[in-house]
Amino acid sequence: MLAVRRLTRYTFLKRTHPVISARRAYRYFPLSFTCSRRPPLQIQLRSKMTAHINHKQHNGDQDDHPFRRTDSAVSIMHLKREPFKITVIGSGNWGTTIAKVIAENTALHSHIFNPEVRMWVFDEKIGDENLTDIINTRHQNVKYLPKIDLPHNLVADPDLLHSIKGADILVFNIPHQFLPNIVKQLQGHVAPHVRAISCLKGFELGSKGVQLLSSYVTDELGVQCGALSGANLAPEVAKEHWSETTVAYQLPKDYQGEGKDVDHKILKLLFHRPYFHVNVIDDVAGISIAGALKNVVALACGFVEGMGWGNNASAAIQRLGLGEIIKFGRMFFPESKVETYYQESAGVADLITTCSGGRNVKVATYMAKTGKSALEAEKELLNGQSAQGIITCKEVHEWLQTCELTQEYPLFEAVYQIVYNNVRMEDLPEMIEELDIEDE
Ligand SMILES: NC(=O)c1ccc[n+]([C@@H]2O[C@H](COP(=O)([O-])OP(=O)(O)OC[C@H]3O[C@@H](n4cnc5c(N)ncnc54)[C@H](O)[C@@H]3O)[C@@H](O)[C@H]2O)c1
Ligand SMILES: O=P(O)(O)OC[C@H](O)CO
Repeated sequence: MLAVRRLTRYTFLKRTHPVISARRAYRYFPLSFTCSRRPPLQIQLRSKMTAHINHKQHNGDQDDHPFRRTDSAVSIMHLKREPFKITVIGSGNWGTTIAKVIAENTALHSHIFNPEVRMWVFDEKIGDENLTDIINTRHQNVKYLPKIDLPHNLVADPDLLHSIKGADILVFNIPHQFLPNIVKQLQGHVAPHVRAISCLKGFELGSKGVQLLSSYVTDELGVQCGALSGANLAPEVAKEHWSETTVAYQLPKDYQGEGKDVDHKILKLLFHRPYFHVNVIDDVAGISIAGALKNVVALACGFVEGMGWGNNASAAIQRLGLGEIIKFGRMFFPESKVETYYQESAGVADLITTCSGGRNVKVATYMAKTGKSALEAEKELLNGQSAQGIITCKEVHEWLQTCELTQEYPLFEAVYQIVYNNVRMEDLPEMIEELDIEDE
């Protein structure tokens, strides 16, 4: 039955979008859109399109996206509780961008979400003004996301505990080295019904070994935590250039039911925008591992770029890197799914975008060109932002060393040795060479 419905949707969309694939046709509409008690799908779609065109003509709307998945989903969503209140913890380059995305959606879906979104700011002075005050009066984060207008329903708050008061969904979005300190301050202040999403990329290495950041949040705060990760360079998303992302979330044991609790539909409504297409899946481990480790691969691509070795060499690094990412996932997080790495935005697409234009690649290129250390390069280039690969390659090395497995991951190990032990970048090809010859 399901297959028939999908086919119908596909057939219809084929007429309006001749080049659409079956998978994309299915993803254009949430499954719940095709309830059997509703009018036939084609009539629903036609009337929706007519309404949309009328709305555009009436409002002079410049936006020319004919299909809005979130609008379709929201029209059938009845909440059986108070609207969800959201707090974003973090206000850096990605933190502010995601807060903007969320605030746009909470304003649009005010029967599902409380329109006001709080954004915790690690406050600092910009001249003689507080960054928080600048965000709340000029509605721009002039330091971490300059020249981007922020919605007025996004409220910056320098007080961490005040910012989370009454929140139902916490969206963590800070450089991951700061997470333990934040979580420590939150302990005892987060109710068990609260749900969380981690947008961080990295691992936590502690007494439990290598841990996903979502699992760390769950363990330390006692709340269910999913993840958001994808091919998402923040400046492009902030300018509303089209991209995709992946959200992963598993329903907790105390899930309260549809319309009462956070689930895939709610998360889609929260994050999906016409310029930011969201696919929601279960594989939290897969998207988190891919997101963390691609930053290490990006450093290697930066070395290649800085050394002037060209695109072939960069592609070789990405090929090897993808292999090590998948191997790491299968070895230490067997619950992760291999297909996530190549089917989801959080997988190979994020690897490609980060290795093309991310901050990690910029820092490593600068290291190669100037001979400066990773931390010097980060400080000089990023104006307070973080290249997460620098810390992640150390976490990965320490974990692999504990497991006596460093030789199984030659690329990750080479990056660590170059960044922390002054090993020459020129030696990279030799360090990652796959030798088939056995010694006599
Ligand atoms: N920027 C991107 O394009 C992007 C895209 C996807 C994912 N991510 C991931 O999102 C996470 C957050 O990245 P970002 O770009 O928002 O951060 P960022 O690199 O812009 O870091 C700056 C932020 O860190 C804060 N900060 C500095 N010192 C702090 C401290 N001691 N405690 C708490 N906060 C402190 C600053 O106030 C600022 O808000 C990272 O894990 C990153 O990998 C980033
Ligand atoms: O700029 P980077 O290297 O931190 O990468 C940013 C994002 O993770 C890309 O999805």
